[in-house]
Amino acid sequence: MASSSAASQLQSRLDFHQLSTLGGRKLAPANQTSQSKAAGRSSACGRPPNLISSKYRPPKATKTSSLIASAPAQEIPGSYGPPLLGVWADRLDYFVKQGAEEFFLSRMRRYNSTVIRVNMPPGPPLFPDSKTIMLLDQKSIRVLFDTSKVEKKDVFAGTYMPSTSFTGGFRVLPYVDPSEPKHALLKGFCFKILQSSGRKFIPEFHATFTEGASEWDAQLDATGEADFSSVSQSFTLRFLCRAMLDADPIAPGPASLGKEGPTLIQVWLAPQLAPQASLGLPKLVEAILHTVPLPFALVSRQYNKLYEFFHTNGQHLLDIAVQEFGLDRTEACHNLLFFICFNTWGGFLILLPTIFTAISSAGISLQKELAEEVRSAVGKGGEVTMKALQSMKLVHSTIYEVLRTAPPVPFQYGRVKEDMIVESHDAAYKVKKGELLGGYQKIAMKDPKVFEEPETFRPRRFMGVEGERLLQYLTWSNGPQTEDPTLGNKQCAGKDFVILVTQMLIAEFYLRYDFFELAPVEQSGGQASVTFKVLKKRS
Ligand code: HEM
Repeated sequence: MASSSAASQLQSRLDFHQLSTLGGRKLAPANQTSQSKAAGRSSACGRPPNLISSKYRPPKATKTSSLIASAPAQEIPGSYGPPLLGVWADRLDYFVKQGAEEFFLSRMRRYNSTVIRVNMPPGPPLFPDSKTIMLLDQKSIRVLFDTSKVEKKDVFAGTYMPSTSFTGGFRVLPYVDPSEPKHALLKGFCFKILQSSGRKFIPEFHATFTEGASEWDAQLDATGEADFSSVSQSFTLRFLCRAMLDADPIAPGPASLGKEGPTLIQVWLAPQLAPQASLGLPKLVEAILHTVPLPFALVSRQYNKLYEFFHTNGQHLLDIAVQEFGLDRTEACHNLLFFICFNTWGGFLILLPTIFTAISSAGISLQKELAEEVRSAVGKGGEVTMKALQSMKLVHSTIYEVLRTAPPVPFQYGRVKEDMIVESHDAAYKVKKGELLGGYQKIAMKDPKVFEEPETFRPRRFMGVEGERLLQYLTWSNGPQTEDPTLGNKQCAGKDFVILVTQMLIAEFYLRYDFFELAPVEQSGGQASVTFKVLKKRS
């Protein structure tokens, strides 16, 4: 059992901050906290925010923090409704009648508040917890990042926790609260995996991307279309395994996954996420499906195959887990699999098509500018280097804007540790020990009191001094972009790695191609399937 001082020793031994050279930018700490800054002014630029573009119009006058603090704390508006019926009505609205975004926006308008009570899916009868206080602005959502105020135990997937049979009988890191000694050990192990494979990221990404791009070219020659999604899913997995495990999942050999890897992972992910995520099924089926936990037995073959691959090829990392972190070897292997397959590959499964869709929708001029920036950054050498990546300001800003407008993991949850007050921009609310708080990043990161024209995709939003200042409100990683994941918080361990990989993808892409056009997006299983209609090789 590690003490908190052991945890801080671990932190300094790991020197995770070396990883900040991977692509994250450090900013000087702000004099004020981000909360008080957001509260004390009317917009990001000191001008009244442009509310016309916002789907939610906040109350006209924004109170200052001191006014909010001196006013009596209010009850939170909204209702859970009568037992079972209230849950069912909210579930119908969420999955069938309104969809997630309008579900929240309509209630924000009805109650004139960005903090509201709702039933979140899945809910009873088989999932006991549905009562949630949703935080839908940039000020209130920040309480979720403060682990002195909220407990993050077993809330990674949502208001429910999937059976531990999906993870070998262990509660893997994302379900563990920092107050549990295991958290620092497992997160330290995760940091170590990233750190020890850091030098392989650029060359392995180049190699696997190049193989994937050759496949796009061949598909385009043969059929006139190229499948972005399945090719990128395959080269992302190969990149991760080659960089972190020194093993190619498709190479023949013991425990090889062949070409099945992406399918095995998706089949294993689906029942864990099904209770809360839309699966792209007929809407009424969806509303009913989200009442029943799906058993691990449905996907045990797929998981066992993945486990065999990680167990066979991850021995050098498992040695580190045992020797440096005192972890149980089997538990470490289930965590290793989870980091690479769920956290990383699963995150990119959503993020990479979203980036290409956003760039394509922004028009050809953005593509030209990105290509110019990439090519001038790599210079005559023509190779992607860390230095070149760091100088690509428009690439950075475009990625940040995608993460703001379409965060791949839109929900975060936490349970209130002690009775306290949660402040929005306009009011203070009482919350009680044990209540469940939820954040919906898709709305909180479009807060019109922080972001101008919040609904508009502006690739240059995060450039320049003002853009850098806004990074404190970019919270897709369960924390501000200006802060770092640590052994003591619950911020995404791969925050900087995510930015690095997406930068490498855009850079490699525009070194090989001039521009692309996408075919109309198809939804499959709730997941966008993206296809290139045009892929113009670099002239
Ligand atoms: C697009 C990619 C990714 C997205 C959108 C993403 C997002 C997130 C978010 C929102 C959380 C917090 C969840 C919560 O506590 O409610 C989280 C946690 C976590 N992420 Fe990521 N992540 C991504 C990639 C990665 C990568 C590359 C790794 C590296 C191994 C990683 C490892 C983790 C871990 C270990 C946690 C739990 C942290 C802790 O328990 O302290 N993630 N991620």
